[in-house]
Amino acid sequence: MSANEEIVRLEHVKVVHTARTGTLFRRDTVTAVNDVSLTVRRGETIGIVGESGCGKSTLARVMVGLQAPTEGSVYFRGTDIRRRSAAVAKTYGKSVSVIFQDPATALNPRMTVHDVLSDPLNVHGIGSKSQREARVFELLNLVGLPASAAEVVPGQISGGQRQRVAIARALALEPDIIVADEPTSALDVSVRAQILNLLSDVKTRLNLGMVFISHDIQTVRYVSDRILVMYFGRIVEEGTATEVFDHPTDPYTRTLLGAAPSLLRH
Ligand SMILES: Nc1ncnc2c1ncn2[C@@H]1O[C@H](COP(=O)(O)OP(=O)(O)OP(=O)(O)O)[C@@H](O)[C@H]1O
Repeated sequence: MSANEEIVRLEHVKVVHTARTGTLFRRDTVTAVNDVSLTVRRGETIGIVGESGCGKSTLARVMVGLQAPTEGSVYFRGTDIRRRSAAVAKTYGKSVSVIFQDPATALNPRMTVHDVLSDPLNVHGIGSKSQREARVFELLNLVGLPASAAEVVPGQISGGQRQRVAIARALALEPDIIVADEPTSALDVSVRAQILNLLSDVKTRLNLGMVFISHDIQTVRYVSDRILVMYFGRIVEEGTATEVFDHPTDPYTRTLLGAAPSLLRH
């Protein structure tokens, strides 16, 4: 499997939502994503940055197959996912994993960490029972949690530890890429850098592709090889961290840079 193998490609994706403010009689629409094209490859971290409401989460949902585009196409390993077979759909689900902002709501509060991690293995029928057991502890080790963490429920551990569990779950099926939507925003300032370092570390060790989404351009710079700046649903700037930071071409990028909060601030 080559380092820069294409996993997911979006071409001219547009997503129009029916606005939450609309009534039965007035159906307002919001264009959350507008003509976005991008390619996610193994071994590369793409950072997507933009202010709240610019369409980042909608774009993330398209990439992981939770949201169908209104227009445009999504390709998984070169196959248009609208034409995928059941087998391709299953592989897509395994290959593209997601981490959400708030581990408190992303994890079932009644399941032990052990069950959270073994659930995807059971659902996908991976390995024998003893292999699945071993995999649970391998995953805990991968994200820096002790084996004893398997016995607790999410409410018994800290926010940072819960996000480690969410990362372990995202890694359970050996994905090719991880889409991380604001993975540090709900965490205490003191643990944000640890979680960023963990994500960078697993990405390098496992040669994953990563899509890192944040409203904080400094956080995005910290982890990304390539940065895409999103504004009102469109990608207005794209380049390496150096290009975007040293030679921003779009006025909005300059505004973001001017207002850039630090990594460790709210
Ligand atoms: N399911 C939905 N129904 C209606 N409108 C939606 C829906 N999801 C998102 N929107 C709207 O689409 C726009 C983009 O939202 P989205 O959540 O994708 O942006 P975002 O950049 O991730 O913002 P945030 O960080 O606040 O979640 C917003 O105007 C939002 O209100």
